[in-house]
Amino acid sequence: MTRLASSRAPKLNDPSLFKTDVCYVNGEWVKAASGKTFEVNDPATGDFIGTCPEFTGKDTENAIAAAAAAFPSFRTKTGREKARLLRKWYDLVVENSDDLAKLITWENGKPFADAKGEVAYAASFFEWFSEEAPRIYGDSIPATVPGNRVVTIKQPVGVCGLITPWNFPAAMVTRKLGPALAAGCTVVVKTPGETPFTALALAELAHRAGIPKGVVNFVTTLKNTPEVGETLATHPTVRKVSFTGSTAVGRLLMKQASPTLKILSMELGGNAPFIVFDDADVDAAVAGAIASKFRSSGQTCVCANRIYVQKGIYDEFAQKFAEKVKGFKVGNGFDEGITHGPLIHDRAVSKVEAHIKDAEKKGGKVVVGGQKLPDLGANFYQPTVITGMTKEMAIAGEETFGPVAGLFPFATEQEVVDLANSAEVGLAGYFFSRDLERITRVAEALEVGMVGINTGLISDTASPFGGVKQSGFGREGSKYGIDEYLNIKTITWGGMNKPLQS
Ligand SMILES: NC(=O)c1ccc[n+]([C@@H]2O[C@H](COP(=O)([O-])OP(=O)(O)OC[C@H]3O[C@@H](n4cnc5c(N)ncnc54)[C@H](O)[C@@H]3O)[C@@H](O)[C@H]2O)c1
Ligand SMILES: O=CCCC(=O)O
Repeated sequence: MTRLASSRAPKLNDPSLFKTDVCYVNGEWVKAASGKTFEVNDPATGDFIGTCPEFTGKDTENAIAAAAAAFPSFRTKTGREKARLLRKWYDLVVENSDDLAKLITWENGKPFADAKGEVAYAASFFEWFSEEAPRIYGDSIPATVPGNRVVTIKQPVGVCGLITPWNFPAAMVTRKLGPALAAGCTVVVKTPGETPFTALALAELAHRAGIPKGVVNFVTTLKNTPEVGETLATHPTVRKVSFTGSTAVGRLLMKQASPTLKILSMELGGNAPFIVFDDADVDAAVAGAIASKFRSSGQTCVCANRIYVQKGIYDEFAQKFAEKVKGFKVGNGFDEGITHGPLIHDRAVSKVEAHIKDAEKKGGKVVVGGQKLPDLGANFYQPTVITGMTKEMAIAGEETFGPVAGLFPFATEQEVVDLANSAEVGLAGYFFSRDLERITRVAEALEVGMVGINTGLISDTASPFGGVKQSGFGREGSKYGIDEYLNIKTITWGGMNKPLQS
């Protein structure tokens, strides 16, 4: 039976960007060999959006074969040629930004203005790496062996498997695709089952941009996710896997990839400390904490998860922070004035509830929120503020990935740095202070890949993005991002010390 999308389905300026029942392999729109599909639903309403092919490992092997067949030719493209292709793709993403943002809000739930922001962010990775593509330089190295001459060149690693999460349906894909293509790699992208349609629209734009067939392939799956993931992580043709998602899945992929010794990039979970010292500008710290904690309803890997406030300003900060949260407008991301949308699914809501219950049981006080919003829909939850947090509570040790702000009091710099560093993960960390010496000490002491000082927003195409500890390894964006897709080859010439011929 054909199911129709709900009456709240957004009207696209270009409806052909909405691809249902098909994936993009070898330059063509194809179905799963089995003909099976899975349903995607709007997290705000629960309404049906559309269906996507339920790819298997075997279907994925076809995509890998297409990428492998395209590689010998694509790797020989000049930097300038690859730059033009990425630039064209960038232009098309910008031209179609309204439609892409509608797809993001529809399948992810974030407010339309945030979705527009995500599209601009996503496009910027194509622009940035179109500029990096012609600038892949090697070195000329003074050899220690007499008569030898040594140079290095950088070459694309080969076929890459790219696995991305639902929280940024466009930007997490382009942050990998931009550098991969700039380097000359060919790819198979496995999009998340929750948000495949934005990525498929990007595939359509790749086609229109003239990206050669087989260079980018997009596969979708929900039920077969472990099988498709394993195929990408174990297939001998795939030379690299770049993964963004949870630490648990990152660990599994790493294990699966070890027999074939694949190159890996792992952008994994966070549990960001956000520290406000007594000497901070409290209003600025409140604004920074709001921006960091509640971006995408708390569903970003760099969201503040543990907000540590020094005792001298704790009450003032808590009161001002709570006031701001009370001003949020939660609702359907397509509605006017909405500041925060739904969570992605019921499992996310359950985790939020469990973290709040745990904090309350251990003495925390919910001062704002703390309830589901069933009138809005099953996945809506009130933005929540809890005071009196302690290190025994679940939020201290695990990212909530939802709109819950726990405020932990602390006394000293040493104490808070120890608390911040007690996490197994280390992606982002933030602090607010006006003491220059403290700023240097604390920035250097935090065990994270990214530090925000007097700001709650650190994401920027130009800045290296990535973590340490169990937040993974590798850097995306920036001048370093392309290195993840390049091998250095050393070329040594011998016998170059003969005298000039007379
Ligand atoms: N460090 C970063 O840059 C970054 C960015 C966004 C999200 N994240 C992290 O991602 C997590 C939230 O995203 P999520 O819930 O989608 O994570 P997830 O690990 O469940 O899913 C991420 C991707 O992996 C796929 N996947 C799931 N199980 C798999 C398996 N067995 N084999 C192969 N692939 C599999 C999913 O379909 C999705 O495409 C959070 O921990 C968040 O911090 C990290
Ligand atoms: O969720 C993680 C990525 C978001 C970002 O790039 O800021």
